[in-house]
Amino acid sequence: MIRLSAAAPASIAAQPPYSNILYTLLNKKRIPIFCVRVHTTSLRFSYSPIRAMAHSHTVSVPTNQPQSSSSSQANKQALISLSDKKDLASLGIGLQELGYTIVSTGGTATSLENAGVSVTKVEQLTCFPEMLDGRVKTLHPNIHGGILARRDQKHHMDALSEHGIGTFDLVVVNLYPFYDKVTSAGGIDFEDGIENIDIGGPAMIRAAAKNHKDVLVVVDSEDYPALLEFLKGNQDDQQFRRKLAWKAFQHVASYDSAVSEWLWKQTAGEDKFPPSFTVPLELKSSLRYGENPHQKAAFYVDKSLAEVNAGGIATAIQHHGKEMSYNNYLDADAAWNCVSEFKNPTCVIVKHTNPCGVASRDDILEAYKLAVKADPVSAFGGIVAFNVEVDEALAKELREYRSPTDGETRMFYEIVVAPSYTEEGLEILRGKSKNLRILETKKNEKGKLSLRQVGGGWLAQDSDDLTPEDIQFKVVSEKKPQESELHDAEFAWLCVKHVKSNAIVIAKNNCMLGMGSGQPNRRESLRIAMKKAGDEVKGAALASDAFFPFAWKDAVEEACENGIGVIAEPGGSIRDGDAIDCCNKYGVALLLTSVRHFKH
Ligand SMILES: NC(=O)c1ncn([C@@H]2O[C@H](COP(=O)(O)O)[C@@H](O)[C@H]2O)c1NC=O
Repeated sequence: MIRLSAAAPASIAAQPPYSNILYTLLNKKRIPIFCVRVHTTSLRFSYSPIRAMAHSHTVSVPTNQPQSSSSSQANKQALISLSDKKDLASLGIGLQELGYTIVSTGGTATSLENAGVSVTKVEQLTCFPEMLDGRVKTLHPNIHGGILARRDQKHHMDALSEHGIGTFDLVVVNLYPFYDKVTSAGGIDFEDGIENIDIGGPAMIRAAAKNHKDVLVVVDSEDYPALLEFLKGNQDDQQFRRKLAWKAFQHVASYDSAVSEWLWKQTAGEDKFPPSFTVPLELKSSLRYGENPHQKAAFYVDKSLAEVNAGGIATAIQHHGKEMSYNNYLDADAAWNCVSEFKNPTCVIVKHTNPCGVASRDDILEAYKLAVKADPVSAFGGIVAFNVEVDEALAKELREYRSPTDGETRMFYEIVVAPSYTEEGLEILRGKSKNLRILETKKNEKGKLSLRQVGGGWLAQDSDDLTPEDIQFKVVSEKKPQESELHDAEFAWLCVKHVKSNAIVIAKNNCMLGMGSGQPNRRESLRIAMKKAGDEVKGAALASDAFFPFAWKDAVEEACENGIGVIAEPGGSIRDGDAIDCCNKYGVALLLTSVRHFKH
């Protein structure tokens, strides 16, 4: 037995310098001491890591030990275990200056020591080495008792004293980088994925968050400065503690949702619809308001594994302009979704989520002008999307182009979105208006799950990824379409997919001439589309997102009478025969796609 002195409070004796002195002292004597523990008024140490308790010895320690700091934080104990060691040194130094004793796991302890911070290793408290390749490090009553004990419950504190367990006042943990590992380029094999699931970390975070009244919990290095400020102050603030606890539980919930999403993919193959799942969302920005000024709003980015590198508006870079609004996000999303589907250089102009102008040309300047021309009134104040880089010439056109309606007014847009910009192009657009939002983003990935909210639930479906290349345009009329007519029908088909139902698009020569959207009957949509197309309807292609329930004296006959050249529709109506007969009567080609593109 090594006699040090009389009794000391357990919480002090467990901490450096005593635990460290013993640890070093005994190791220097080459005694295979593994653990030093406090037992009420004494220190215990043991020979064997496996049967630590069975071989423990008792050492008394002095009563009148010097306090580790004159500050108000003296005798406070922090537990730090971090995979991401960002800003660890400054945190450790800050806590040490405040008089905190720091207890740490292997790698974290080494980093702290390298930064000149003295550390008690977790093994010194648990009497066990980190084991099972790190699967068990902190999962021990000496750690969790110290986190979970209620300071206001005498029997809790007595239990700690009884078992020589010191309390923790602060727990700082971040988790194994599971998310980064499983989404890393080249992926990760199943075994590695499993090993990257953190167990001890979430246990400590949850324990500290539960006991946040007495234990501060920090999971984000961004919070270190606020934490140190809080600790320097003399006032306790339960709100601060609760906020950290909320963040901690949210952190663990997001982490677990990634693990669960990954595991589902490993086990369920192509089945996209698990019996239950959690979508982790991260606040991207608070919005000034929602759809209307009286509605508060915010925008969240989907942090699901499936969304990593999946492109889209949520991850767009905003180079310039006023902050995005709720409606801006919806419109930009619609424009980007539409333009991304075209293979040739294309411009899409969207208003209130519907494309009002679409044109494809080898020369993107020409495509842009044609897209405006399709409906200049609607295009004004719209969202312009390109599927090619915006260079100087295109930017100048966007800046200067005057509305075809009066030839004078310069076109005004809310947003330009494109996959890239040249430096010159960006500069010119920045000069167009301080408000113009300039977005850059990546093409949407196909095969994603689409989620949509209804009262009390969410609808989930595959995204509508079918394009004309995936579809057979079956000729059912006597008139066979010419190649150009077939091409026009395919172009109209791709446009109509992005128009709200009931949707009709009239197009020719890679240009949308008119569209009717969102009408409760197809005939009304047809009339609106034909009115916009004007005389150009003659010989053009018409696409309908769903079948025509009636043909005679209805939409099909009206289109034929107005000189449409070819009609593409899904078919499937009990009156398909009427549509065929009607087209035959007027000498119009009718193509059935067997695919519907409702968009509600
Ligand atoms: N198993 C355990 O008892 C355990 N305790 C803490 N960890 C994790 O170990 C990491 C830190 O390890 P190190 O300090 O050795 O670099 C932290 O991300 C922490 O969440 C653990 N590891 C995994 O579960």
